[in-house]
Amino acid sequence: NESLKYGSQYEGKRQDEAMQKFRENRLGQFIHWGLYAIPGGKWDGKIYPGAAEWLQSWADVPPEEWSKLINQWNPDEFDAQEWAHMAKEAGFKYMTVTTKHHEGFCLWPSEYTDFDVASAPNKTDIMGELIDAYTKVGIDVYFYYSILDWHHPDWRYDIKSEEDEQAFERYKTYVDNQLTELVERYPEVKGFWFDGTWDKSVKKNGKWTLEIQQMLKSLKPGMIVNSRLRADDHGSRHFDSNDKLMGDYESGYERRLPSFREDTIVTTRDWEAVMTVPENQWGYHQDWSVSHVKSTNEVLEWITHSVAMGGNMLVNIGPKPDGTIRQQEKTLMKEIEQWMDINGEAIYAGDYLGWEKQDWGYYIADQKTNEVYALVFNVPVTQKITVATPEGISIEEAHPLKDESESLKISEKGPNEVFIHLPQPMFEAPYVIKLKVSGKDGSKGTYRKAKT
Ligand SMILES: COc1ccc([C@@H]2N[C@@H](C)[C@@H](O)[C@H]2O)cc1
Repeated sequence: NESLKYGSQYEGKRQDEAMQKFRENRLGQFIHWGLYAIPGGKWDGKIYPGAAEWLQSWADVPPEEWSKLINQWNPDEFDAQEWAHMAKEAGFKYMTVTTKHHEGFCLWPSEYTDFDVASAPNKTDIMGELIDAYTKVGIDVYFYYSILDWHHPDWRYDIKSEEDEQAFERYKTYVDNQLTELVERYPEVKGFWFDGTWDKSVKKNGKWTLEIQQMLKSLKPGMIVNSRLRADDHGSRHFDSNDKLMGDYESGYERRLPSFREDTIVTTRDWEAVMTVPENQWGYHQDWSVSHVKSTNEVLEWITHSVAMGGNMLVNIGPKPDGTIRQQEKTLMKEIEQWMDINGEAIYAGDYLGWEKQDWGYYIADQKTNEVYALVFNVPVTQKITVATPEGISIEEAHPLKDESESLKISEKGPNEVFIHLPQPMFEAPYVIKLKVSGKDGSKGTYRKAKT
């Protein structure tokens, strides 16, 4: 281990109350909102299938042209209480919202720029309305903030000249000022979700990323900061050059999940996955037919998988430019609510159990009560799930959460193995599907992976 000045600040999981609350929340709502919602993935009459909040990049729109969208920012249907109520009913315990995405538009009246809501036709302080409404219903609020900024003249992708150096110094001051402003204006904020930190300019400023972390914690003790903010002395990100996690939790799982086979290391630290409902749309896109849209059961499996590996999950919505939520997202939140009303006790404060992973689904252990839950997603044709317990541990009873007065039959399978019999037949026999495979190795190529 080499000694680092700007590397990891501590090892293991933070045990203070604020972090314990983050860990118990488990299920959160991600909100991506900004000027990009106005074009909604369409520019000059052309639909771009890529992520809608990146349209400025896909359609190669010059910043000064993109900035004119500010004149159309008029979310006159926006109702923070309605959003907060829907989120509360759905069972989200925390919420993370974009204060400023890569486009640079600020959803609060900032003293440090006029590229903000204060300079738009509708001057509503979106951050203020949201943090008040969500805090009032007991949902913790976190702020997403993009360090990368396509609008600000002093942003640099790399530092290659004295001019770059001076510009980036100004940019660092701009960011420090805005972050201070956000905490001072909205003191209930619980933490920051930084994005847009993969470029060389940030990697060469590991010291600054540590200073941001320290500044936020001095402004508000207990503040929580994600690993994606951080670069160390040598530009190593998320994990320092000694492979130690930086920040308070790992935030590398964007539209992907750790594997139970290869990645159980994640169970030794705090981490959070973030997920889109379409394959890759964070901001509002007017045409969701451009990709697969996850069903509610797929979203519930993402949530379960994350908690079963000791992590949190943020499920994203991309509100419309008028401030309303699209029907598919309202339906999804309603269906999550219906499932969480019955099964939320298995998710909240849930954690990794460590028993042998079974194909039928996931185990979750409650961090506080030590109750054990089996969450079945893949019903075996045998109609029985196998539970293999560690030496000396046996299963006494099995009660479905949707009716705990019911007892499921348990039968011996072998040493430290039982069958739990499932109530209704799903498949009577193995269900065989014939596949026709194309391409040299049969792969169709993968969607862009996110830079994290
Ligand atoms: C291609 O690499 C990226 C990098 C960042 C993103 C942003 N991170 C997500 C949380 C969204 O904000 C997305 O725009 C997406 C793709």
